[in-house]
Amino acid sequence: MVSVSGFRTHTTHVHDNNQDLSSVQEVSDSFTWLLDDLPPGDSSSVETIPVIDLTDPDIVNRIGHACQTWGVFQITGHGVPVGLIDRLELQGRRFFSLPIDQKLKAARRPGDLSGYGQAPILSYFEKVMWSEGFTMAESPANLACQVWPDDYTEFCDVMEEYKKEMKALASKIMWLMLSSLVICKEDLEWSEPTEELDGSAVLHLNWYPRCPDPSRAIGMVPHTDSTFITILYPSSTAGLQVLQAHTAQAHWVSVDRVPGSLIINVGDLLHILTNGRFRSSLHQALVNQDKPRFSAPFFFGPPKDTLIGPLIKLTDADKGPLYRAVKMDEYLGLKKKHYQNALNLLKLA
Ligand SMILES: O=C(O)CCC(=O)C(=O)O
Ligand SMILES: [Fe+2]
Repeated sequence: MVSVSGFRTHTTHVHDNNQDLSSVQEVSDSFTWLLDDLPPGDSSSVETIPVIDLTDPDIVNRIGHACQTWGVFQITGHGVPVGLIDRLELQGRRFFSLPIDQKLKAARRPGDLSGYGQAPILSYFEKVMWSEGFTMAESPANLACQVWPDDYTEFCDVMEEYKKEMKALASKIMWLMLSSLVICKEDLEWSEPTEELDGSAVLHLNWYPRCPDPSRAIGMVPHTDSTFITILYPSSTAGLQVLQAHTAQAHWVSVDRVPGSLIINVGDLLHILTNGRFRSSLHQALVNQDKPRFSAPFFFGPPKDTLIGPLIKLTDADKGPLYRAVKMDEYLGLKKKHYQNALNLLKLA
């Protein structure tokens, strides 16, 4: 397993970092990460993650192959209106460009998933990432009306519309992924055998302010996403890197986004559901010296109270299930406490 060294600790850190990063001139110690045992970055690599058109006649095989190798791929032909994506980015930028005191009116409260602040995974580390985020597990109206008492409906309307679009797309992609393993609707006991898969949906916005010294800071530490799949809108600014881990020499590959595409990541719960056939992908976000970066991941997972374990059809007679079943909330708790070791902790002997 790849780890971020020097900061491994079992204490949960409460960060009170309410600094306005856009005005910071120097990367202080609390932002300086030593990523010394990570595989080397590979900016000269000509490799790219798979690009798959959703209208490709061979879509099921192509998606299945991408999930079993990279665990991440770009999709084109997804049908999400460009205008909606533009409005999402516009509203996201509108939010993050507010003064810090105004954003803090929507601050994430202890124990909540929704709200403004640093990514929850950060509690594992002593250091702070060069980013801020806004998580929306349910309707953002309650939070947004604190920020813009007279003018929050436009923000909320766009977020709701985008989320609805993402949920339908996530369901479609999940079925394509599962079809490649000959899993059908009847095999998922927790979802109605309808077109739209039952599940939980969380929209998150990331903002990476310009950084005076990108070599010392990191926007988002290497991590795998926790739910079934993530649909990421990475915006046009570079920064996302994924670990190519399916060949002997693991290395980071910068994602060169095909205009208009969205990025799909396999998350840990899908890794468990497929008994390790699909691999959750390790990725990180770098920061830029000359411009800020926006990104918007949509996390799609199982219904809250559903136990997710390896599908019986995917457990081999000799090996059986590789992981014990877990509910999403329990898994998110494990991830917060054990970071990238969470998946290992569920491994059956
Ligand atoms: O900003 C990015 O490109 C990646 C963000 C990410 O991985 C996340 O929010 O989980
Ligand atoms: Fe992620």
